[in-house]
Amino acid sequence: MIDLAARDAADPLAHFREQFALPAGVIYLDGNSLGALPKAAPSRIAEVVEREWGDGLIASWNDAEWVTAPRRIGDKIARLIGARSAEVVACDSTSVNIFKALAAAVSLNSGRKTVLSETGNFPTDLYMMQGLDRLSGGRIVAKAVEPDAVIDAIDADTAVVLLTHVHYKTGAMRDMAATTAAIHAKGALAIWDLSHSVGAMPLHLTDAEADFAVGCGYKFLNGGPGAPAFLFVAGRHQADALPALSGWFGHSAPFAFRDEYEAAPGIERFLTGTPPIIGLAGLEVGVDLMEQADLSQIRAKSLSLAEVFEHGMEPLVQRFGFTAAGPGDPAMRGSHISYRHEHGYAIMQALKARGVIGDFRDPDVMRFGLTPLYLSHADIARAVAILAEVMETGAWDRAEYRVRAAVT
Ligand SMILES: Cc1ncc(COP(=O)(O)O)c(C=O)c1O
Ligand SMILES: Nc1c(O)cccc1C(=O)C[C@H](N)C(=O)O
Repeated sequence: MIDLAARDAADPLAHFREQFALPAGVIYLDGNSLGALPKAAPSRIAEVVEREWGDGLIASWNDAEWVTAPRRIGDKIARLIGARSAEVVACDSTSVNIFKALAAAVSLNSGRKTVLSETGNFPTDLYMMQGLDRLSGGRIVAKAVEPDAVIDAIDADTAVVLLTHVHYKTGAMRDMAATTAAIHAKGALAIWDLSHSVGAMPLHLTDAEADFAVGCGYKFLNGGPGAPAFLFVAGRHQADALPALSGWFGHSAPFAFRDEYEAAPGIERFLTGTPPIIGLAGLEVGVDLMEQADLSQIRAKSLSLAEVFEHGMEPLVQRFGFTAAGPGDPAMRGSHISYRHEHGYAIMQALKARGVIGDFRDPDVMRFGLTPLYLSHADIARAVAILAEVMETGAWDRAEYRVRAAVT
């Protein structure tokens, strides 16, 4: 028996729960898709809108330090991912940043033409590779192989390998340092998609000698729906990596308004257009909150929550036909836990109707995000108890729970 009360009483992160506005009666297990609302966000966003925009008008680009926000927030994110100052900017979407990183990496490794990833990666990663392939008229070739075959598939033509650190469906986590070393040993560069890792565990990009990385602002960073993403470019590459999306905010002197593009000297060259200030304000609240937490404690609690979840699932797995979708060893997973079930979609709708919010990924994966800042061990045990009840009563088996929503 796991002593839930003892674990919650000893939880050094328990006080963070108070910093989030979560609806009563909800157990929110989808923070790996859209993080919860920090209580400080509405007033900060209102301040940006009413005072900085309303009163300050255009002067706020200087006076309220809007113009430096991508770099300022980037530096804070750098501390969360084990990178250095001036290696990260908060900007654009993860999808756009993937494109920027791919194009820059290929230009750095220009004797080679393949961009390689794994089948089943998050679709936007693969789609961005395919778009670059089309745009280049085949000069750059997008290729995806089975996850276990990636390293073997790197050959003398492979310019860059794009991998997701924690898999969005299964939660499977790659060894960043060992994988980067293997990629480098074969002469390719490594881009890491940290969307499901940042804010969920300590990360060490510098130590791992990663070349590029991207990640979402709206998942474990709690930056709000559509929050700007981030882009990491290792300092050693910045001078030689020319941005393909050479927008004016990445110019060395944007307000000189010259006809000719000249890239800014550092990480700022990876900015494109005008920063979305309201979105960045929400992101900064989430990042500031995350900076107050110890990432080792976050990881330890995530593993502890996963243990409670798996322990609760043990009697349900065989009886109701669930199978674990991710690695059996929790150390090899990120901060969500997934199970396959042929009626997974309907079961998830039944859970949502009872206040347990997870999500579903085709064809049969039920995902449960374990966010250490606002979940307790008791929450997890309660969620599994509700799942048990839904299965025992057959309450999931209703026509309305089979109707697919636009966003699952
Ligand atoms: C691994 C991964 N990469 C990228 C994205 C997408 O990024 P965006 O839609 O913000 O561009 C997501 C989630 O949507 C994701 O899970
Ligand atoms: N970005 C999302 C959205 O706009 C709507 C719904 C979900 C998302 C997601 O982030 C999905 C997420 N990346 C996933 O892992 O499935």
